[in-house]
Amino acid sequence: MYTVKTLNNISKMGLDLLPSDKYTVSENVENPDAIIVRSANMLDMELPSNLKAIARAGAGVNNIPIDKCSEKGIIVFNTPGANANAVKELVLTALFLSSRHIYQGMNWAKTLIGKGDEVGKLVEKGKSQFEGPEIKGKRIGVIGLGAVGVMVANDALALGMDVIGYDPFISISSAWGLSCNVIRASSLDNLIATSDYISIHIPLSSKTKGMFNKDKFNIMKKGARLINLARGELVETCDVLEALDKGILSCYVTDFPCEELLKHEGVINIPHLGASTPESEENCAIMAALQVKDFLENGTVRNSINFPDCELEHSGNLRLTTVHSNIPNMIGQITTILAQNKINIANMLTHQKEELAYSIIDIDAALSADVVERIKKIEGLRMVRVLCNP
Ligand SMILES: NC(=O)c1ccc[n+]([C@@H]2O[C@H](COP(=O)([O-])OP(=O)(O)OC[C@H]3O[C@@H](n4cnc5c(N)ncnc54)[C@H](O)[C@@H]3O)[C@@H](O)[C@H]2O)c1
Ligand SMILES: O=C(O)[C@H](O)COP(=O)(O)O
Repeated sequence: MYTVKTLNNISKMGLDLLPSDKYTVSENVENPDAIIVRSANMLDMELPSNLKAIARAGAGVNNIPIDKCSEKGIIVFNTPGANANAVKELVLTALFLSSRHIYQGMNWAKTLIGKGDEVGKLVEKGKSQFEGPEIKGKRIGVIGLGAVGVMVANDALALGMDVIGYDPFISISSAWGLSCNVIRASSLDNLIATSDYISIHIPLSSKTKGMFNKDKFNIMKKGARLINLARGELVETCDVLEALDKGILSCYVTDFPCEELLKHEGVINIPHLGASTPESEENCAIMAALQVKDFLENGTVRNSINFPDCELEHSGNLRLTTVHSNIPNMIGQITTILAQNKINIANMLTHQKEELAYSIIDIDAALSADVVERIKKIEGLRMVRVLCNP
């Protein structure tokens, strides 16, 4: 029996994929084998002693202590692309909101309640204050061309915009999906200096925190509009407010409000709704649950942040999975212990990612607790599991 703790509301469509004869799934599980989480902050959480896997039902993993997990041999998954369409649709909404003063105009229209027959006349008289430009023919700079950025760039082209993109780490699959009409920015500053609209789609990390600061605002086109549905901390709050006050920026749309941003007229604050559609909540939960299930039951790794992808067809009757430091002689020591105990290896696979390696070893014999204990004691070994092959 496996236990899975949920730290946020996770769509039932996903959790139902963990059958009740094999899984206890609840927000109240004490020492779970796995955690499924959305945006709950786990950074200061004490990691349960039984924990083997954390699945982020979503994209951003800045709420998860990745390094601490890697040290303990705990896998961290996310669900790449599962909520990208929802975010893209909100970015397109943000583009129009930032341009056409729709939301300010709607608020103003409400002030006409009580004016009776005069409303129509007052609307025609007052509407000119909410005039705003069309996006067609304007340039949008898309920073980060991953699952969301590629969709935003392609759809902005379809809306008649001139699109420039920046992503020094673009993946092959994103490059395949990106329209060849997207201009490749020679640098981030070149994108920022030439765009009328800028949309940010990069992860928050120690390298990207505060990336949008005074220096960047100072090179922007006067009156540019900035859309940030990625993470609040990518943009320095005091600098964005100053850029709005100086008229460098004419609008800032964010999915991550804070007290200071809420008070400023030039900011459109959305309450973190990027992924809040039934479709993406289901997609993310399904992907997270299936990844956790396949890892707990078969040792398969797909879409992990800290582990290498690893998948092996079953052979033999038992499966040993090991997480260990990516240093010489780890596999040698493990297989030596197996050989000393006359255990034959039916098949095996080992893959590495940065400082960590993961191995799946299928064996033909029984494994005594003593052998497992000896393997666990190898220096650099972070996690050992024994699974029954189907
Ligand atoms: N508001 C929401 O509800 C919501 C929903 C989904 C994602 N997000 C945020 O958006 C981010 C992007 O989501 P995604 O699904 O497209 O992720 P992704 O991993 O598919 O894409 C991220 C892209 O950013 C690029 N990148 C990384 N560092 C960069 C840098 N310094 N400069 C330029 N490009 C850089 C990567 O190469 C990658 O292509 C997530 O990390 C998350 O923080 C927010
Ligand atoms: O990174 C993400 O996937 C988004 O920020 C969505 O967060 P949520 O799952 O809490 O809505």
